[in-house]
Amino acid sequence: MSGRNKTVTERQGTAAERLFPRAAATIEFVAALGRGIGRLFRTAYLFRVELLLIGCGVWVWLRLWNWLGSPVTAGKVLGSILAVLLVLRLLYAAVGKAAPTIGKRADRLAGNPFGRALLRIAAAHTWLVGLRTVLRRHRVGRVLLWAAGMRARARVVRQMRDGLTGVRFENNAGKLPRIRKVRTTPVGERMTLVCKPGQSAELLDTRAEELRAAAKSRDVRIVRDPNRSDLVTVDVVRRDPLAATSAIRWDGLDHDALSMWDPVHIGMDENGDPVRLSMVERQIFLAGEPGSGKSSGEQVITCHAAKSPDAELLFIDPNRVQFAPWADRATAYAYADPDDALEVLNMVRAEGDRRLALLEKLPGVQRKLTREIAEGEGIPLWVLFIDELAYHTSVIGTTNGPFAKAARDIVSRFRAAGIIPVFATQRPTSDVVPTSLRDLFSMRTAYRTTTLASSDVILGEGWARQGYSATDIDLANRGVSWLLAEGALPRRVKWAWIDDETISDLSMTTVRFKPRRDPVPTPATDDTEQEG
Ligand SMILES: Nc1ncnc2c1ncn2[C@@H]1O[C@H](COP(=O)(O)OP(=O)(O)OP(=O)(O)O)[C@@H](O)[C@H]1O
Repeated sequence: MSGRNKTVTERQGTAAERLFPRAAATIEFVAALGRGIGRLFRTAYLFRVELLLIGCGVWVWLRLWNWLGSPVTAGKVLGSILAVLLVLRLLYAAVGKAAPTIGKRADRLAGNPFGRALLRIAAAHTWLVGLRTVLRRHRVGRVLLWAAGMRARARVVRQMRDGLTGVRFENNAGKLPRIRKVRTTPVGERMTLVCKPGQSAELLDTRAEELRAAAKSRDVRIVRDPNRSDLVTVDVVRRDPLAATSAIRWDGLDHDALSMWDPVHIGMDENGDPVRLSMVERQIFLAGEPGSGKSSGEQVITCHAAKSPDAELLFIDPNRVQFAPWADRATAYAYADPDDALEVLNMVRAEGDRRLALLEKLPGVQRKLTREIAEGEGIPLWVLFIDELAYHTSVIGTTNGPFAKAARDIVSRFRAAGIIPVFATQRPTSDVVPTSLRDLFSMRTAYRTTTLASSDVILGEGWARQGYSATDIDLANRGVSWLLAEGALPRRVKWAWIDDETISDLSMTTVRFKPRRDPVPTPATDDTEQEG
């Protein structure tokens, strides 16, 4: 009964409403009108880009009407122009998807006129993709790209709002995170969200899959700002710009000689920019499934080192085939024999100790080998390549064996002594590669892996969940990897490709760059291995 009475009391309204019913009704009407107009404006604001485009269309139609004298003819002309633009847009998208397949069948397609036309269209598409990279480098170009991305940005804002509403992400006050900034990126769009009290990047991360579906995208990557925990970067990934790229040319080929003290050109990132890594005082770990491109990546670093008169190369190559051409350029070379491999590591340790002792004796405080000291004292940088690290740490050795211990010692102690470790393996789990060794690498690169866990094992815990997973690397697109080096976020990189002929050629022509010093005994010098 009391509930019923209460309802009746509510319907009677406030005292003011009872006293001035007409005024109250007018106020209510104005408030409802205001709310309606507000909602209309908010919706119109969300669709502002589309409304602007419709406005432009109407303006063009009016101009055409004026010019042609008939509204119907003007409509037909405008409709035809829009239809052509739409067909071109669809063609662009379709060719983008088919480009890798067309590229692979180029030889067969070149044989007939239809195939040749297809190849020409694919070439035009590649040119247009390249044009975006060129435009990005100039201010006017950036403005054009910004204008071209307006509709996509407006759409992603709506999608994200719908997605957040759909998963009931409002806090207790009914507020969604504020979308502070949206910009177009080579892979899609990047938004910055400001969390309201009760919300966090971690909470948002649990909804990543729903948001990915709401944005109709390949993926979303959610990362908390390291300085302000309420700021969240959401990368909406719609395309893979590296998918359609053909082999990347290594620009070290343009130089007669290089220096290991200078950054190594390793390939191209998603923005189409060259990626250069400084290897001095660093260590790099390459891992991924068989055939994903690790050895080819190592070859890029090898070629740079080989063309550097200030670098010596040392190899441990259980496969016997990957680095065999470099045997003459190398200071030391070991194949699968565990004693030979250990001897190379011990040689590196002895050299590292010698250098540290030398640094200690130099005047002043010398914390590391610098370019000046190296040039003054005639000390070359040593680049130590170990391919298939797991062979020595799990197949014929153990993760606690002398090889693993020596490798760990080199990575941890000789950074300042000008020793650069470049290690590669297929699957760096703790039973194969000791975690104490893996965690020491300042640069890691994850080629394609089959599981999220393997991807995390290479890059570090949690990256795969945030969308940086090596499982989403296309199987057919070899040489692509996630690189965690400078910067807070991993970068998707396609490594440069150096063909076997060039490698064979460089392995002979660069022998002249081998630093002249007292010959160091090479462990693997028996006749059988020299022949291999
Ligand atoms: N950067 C690249 N660009 C184009 N193709 C590449 C690239 N890297 C690798 N490939 C292709 O992938 C093939 C396998 O590469 P690679 O031998 O380097 O793989 P891997 O990961 O070292 O394999 P494994 O673990 O079996 O040694 C190469 O022969 C080449 O055809």
